[in-house]
Amino acid sequence: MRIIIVLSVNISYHIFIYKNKSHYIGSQFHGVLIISIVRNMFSLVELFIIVLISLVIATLLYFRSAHSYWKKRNVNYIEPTFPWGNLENPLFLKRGVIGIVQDAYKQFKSKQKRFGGIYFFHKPMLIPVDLQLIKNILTKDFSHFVNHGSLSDEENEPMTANLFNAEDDKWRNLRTKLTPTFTSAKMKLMFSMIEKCSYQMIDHIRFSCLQKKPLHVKEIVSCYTTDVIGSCVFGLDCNSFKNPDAEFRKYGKKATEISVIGSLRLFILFIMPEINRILRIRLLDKDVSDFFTRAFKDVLNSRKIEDTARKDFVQLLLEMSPGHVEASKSLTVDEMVAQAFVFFIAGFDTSASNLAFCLYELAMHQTYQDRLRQEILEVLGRHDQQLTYEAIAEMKYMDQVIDETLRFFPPLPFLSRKCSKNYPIPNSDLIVEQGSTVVISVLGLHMDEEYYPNPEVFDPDRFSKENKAKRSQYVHIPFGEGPRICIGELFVKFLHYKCTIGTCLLY
Ligand code: HEM
Repeated sequence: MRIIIVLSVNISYHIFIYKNKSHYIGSQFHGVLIISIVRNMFSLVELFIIVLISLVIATLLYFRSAHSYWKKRNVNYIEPTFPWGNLENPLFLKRGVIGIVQDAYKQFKSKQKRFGGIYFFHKPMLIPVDLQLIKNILTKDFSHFVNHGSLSDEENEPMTANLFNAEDDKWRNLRTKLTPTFTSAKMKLMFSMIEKCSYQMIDHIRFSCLQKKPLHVKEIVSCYTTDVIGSCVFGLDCNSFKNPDAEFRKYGKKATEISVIGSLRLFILFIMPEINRILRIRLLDKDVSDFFTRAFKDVLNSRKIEDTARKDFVQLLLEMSPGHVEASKSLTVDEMVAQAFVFFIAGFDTSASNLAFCLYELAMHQTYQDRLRQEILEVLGRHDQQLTYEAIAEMKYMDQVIDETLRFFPPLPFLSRKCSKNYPIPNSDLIVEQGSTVVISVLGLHMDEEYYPNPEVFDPDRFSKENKAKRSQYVHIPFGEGPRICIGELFVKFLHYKCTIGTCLLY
């Protein structure tokens, strides 16, 4: 941005010089510029046109230079256009960012490149294709790629000071503090809460069936997921089926919907992150962050007064408040609210849409559905017909169905990493520069014929023990990989999904 302004002022300066037929030297520039304006008595319209033309020329020159980044470094790239780069004009959008990143992955792979370059507007993005390189970025050389490259401003919006956005040491500290919250022992304690939500869902499905009402599966699993996360994270009994207009459901929807204004905010932040210091653009609507802050603080306060047997995330976070644990391991109330909010946001839409896809695929493939039901019945036969934590642990085919759904419909179809210190790519001349962004196409890997023959076919057998052993774990990364892997993976995959699919198929 600074360059654009300087360039446009410079161009204006040269236009003035040209009009005056004068020759001024740089040190006199500002004074001369003002004197020239006054002397020549430009009309405001003339001045406006000059500045506008200068700005357009400066912007064009800037983009031209920015769009030569990959060419200069001799990296294979996809030809960008002004001003979108390799994105598409949002008015005629045919493919979203996800498709663009996946197509780039495919294109570089078909040319047998280890990596390639694209542009989001003026910003260069590196797309790694080579599996070893992807592994290095996510795990081995993680110290170069610790951060997601957040657009948030914590001072302006404390709610965004969460684990996903946190960077460097702040992230390390937070991750160390929060990891014990997601152990299998802690997950086991949440089982009954999820089970209760799933029975509420079944009651709703039964009731609708009796009334011969059509069922909107996505809406049902969204209500159910709101209840699960509301219960496990915020300690609330939402029952969105009985109260579809409840505030929690309303604000949950609002927080995950991308409005036109929201897209515009993201666009401005992405193009000019520096501008946020002046404009203080919010990532979240104020009413949404106010609601979640109030909801969490209310529960926190009531928990401080009455003892509870619930071992939900609120309770686990509360046990990390100053006084309960040593200072280095404790969280402030604002930090707790921010984490609870990210658990909600990260878990809500991702799992709701993915669960809906899973049920859809089971409905479309009767044989897989029958096989899964058979497994559930056999396992329950060994567990007194009870869908217990231990019972779901034995459901291996269920794992295969879930893994294939996550391959087919990864809720986060690409991962991004911001390079925090120069990284020379082994066996190449390219140095990934500090501050630049790497985008890993999860969908590209999941749909890569080399790893998954006939990738467009839904087939849980790809995840049988034998088939899994033939592939690298880095070709199935719906939850990311390495130290920054999704902290909620166990919660979602083991508890939430298995419980839901189990109940849906049983009753
Ligand atoms: C199907 C459901 C979910 C999927 C597919 C998913 C996927 C992901 C992915 C791909 C990442 C980024 C990983 C990376 O950069 O390498 C991530 C991060 C994260 N996820 Fe999930 N997630 C899901 C559900 C959840 C749930 C239920 C929670 C919380 C209870 C959660 C909490 C987080 C957090 C806090 C992060 C940031 C971790 C960090 O930066 O250290 N996610 N998730």
